[in-house]
Amino acid sequence: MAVAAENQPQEKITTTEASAVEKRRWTLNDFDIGKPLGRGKFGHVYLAREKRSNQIVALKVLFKSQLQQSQVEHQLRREVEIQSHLRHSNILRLYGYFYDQKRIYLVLEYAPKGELYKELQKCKYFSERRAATYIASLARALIYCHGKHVIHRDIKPENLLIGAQGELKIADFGWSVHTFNRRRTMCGTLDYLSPEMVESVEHDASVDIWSLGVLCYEFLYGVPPFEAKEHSDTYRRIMQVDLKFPPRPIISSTAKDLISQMLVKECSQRLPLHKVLEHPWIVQNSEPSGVYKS
Ligand SMILES: Nc1ncnc2c1ncn2[C@@H]1O[C@H](COP(=O)(O)OP(=O)(O)OP(=O)(O)O)[C@@H](O)[C@H]1O
Repeated sequence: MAVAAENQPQEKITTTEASAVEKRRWTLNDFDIGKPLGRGKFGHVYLAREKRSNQIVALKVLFKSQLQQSQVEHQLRREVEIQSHLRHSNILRLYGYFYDQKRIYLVLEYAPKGELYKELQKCKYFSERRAATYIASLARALIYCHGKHVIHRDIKPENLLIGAQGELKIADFGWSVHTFNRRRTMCGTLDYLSPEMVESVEHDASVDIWSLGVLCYEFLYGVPPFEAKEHSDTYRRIMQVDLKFPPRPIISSTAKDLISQMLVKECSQRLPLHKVLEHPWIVQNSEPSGVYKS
């Protein structure tokens, strides 16, 4: 796709599914544009309807000039390639993309219930039932990703949307990688970085287990576990795995046990995701339907 300039070579997407998406060759005329859903760093997101199918989608409009300025064309290309190949009920679908001279348009699944972090802000923290349901859904989605050699690397509340039934959707694959190798890059947001990513040493899919542990803590306590005023303190707390459980809200010891088993410095010792699903806290608290209904 021509993310940078029109004359740049196009990267080939190889699978049959992707070529089916490409064959559609949408243009803006194929969509009725509705209300704005929000804005991000590089553009706006609108509710839209694909005219032929009548399907409601979210259309993300990105300005090439801004992407170029911030040198994130590569990141976007990777995000599009990875996300368009994933099919899981807890992963936001990317149906395809098109572009004109100035903009790139991403055709995304619409998540009617909006952003998870807003829900978390509203509630301050989630009940154990709600948190366990979300963590189980995310564990399943990550097992699926890892099975396809995709590491997300940036799991956090801001990257999660809520679907029509209340199901979680991983929405942002900007930092994800498709890999058979261990990686060395520094990426992700500070609070959710694992010790090996803070140190920029090699890392693998178990970075997502660490982030799931951070997320579980934040769902239950309303703040991430290694939060500090200064970045340097957050780094230090991550490196030391300085994990403390405040007395309030009162959280079950099984929940704390699961968090402690995910937030382990040695990445090979973190609880594997299929074991997360078998953990007593998940088994006892998560909704079997995988959907939390308030
Ligand atoms: N598929 C979607 N369904 C419903 N709302 C969406 C969807 N995608 C984005 N939004 C809304 O639009 C807002 C902007 O989304 P966008 O992905 O551009 O930016 P962001 O991820 O919030 O920020 P950044 O640009 O830093 O990545 C989101 O915060 C969300 O409220």
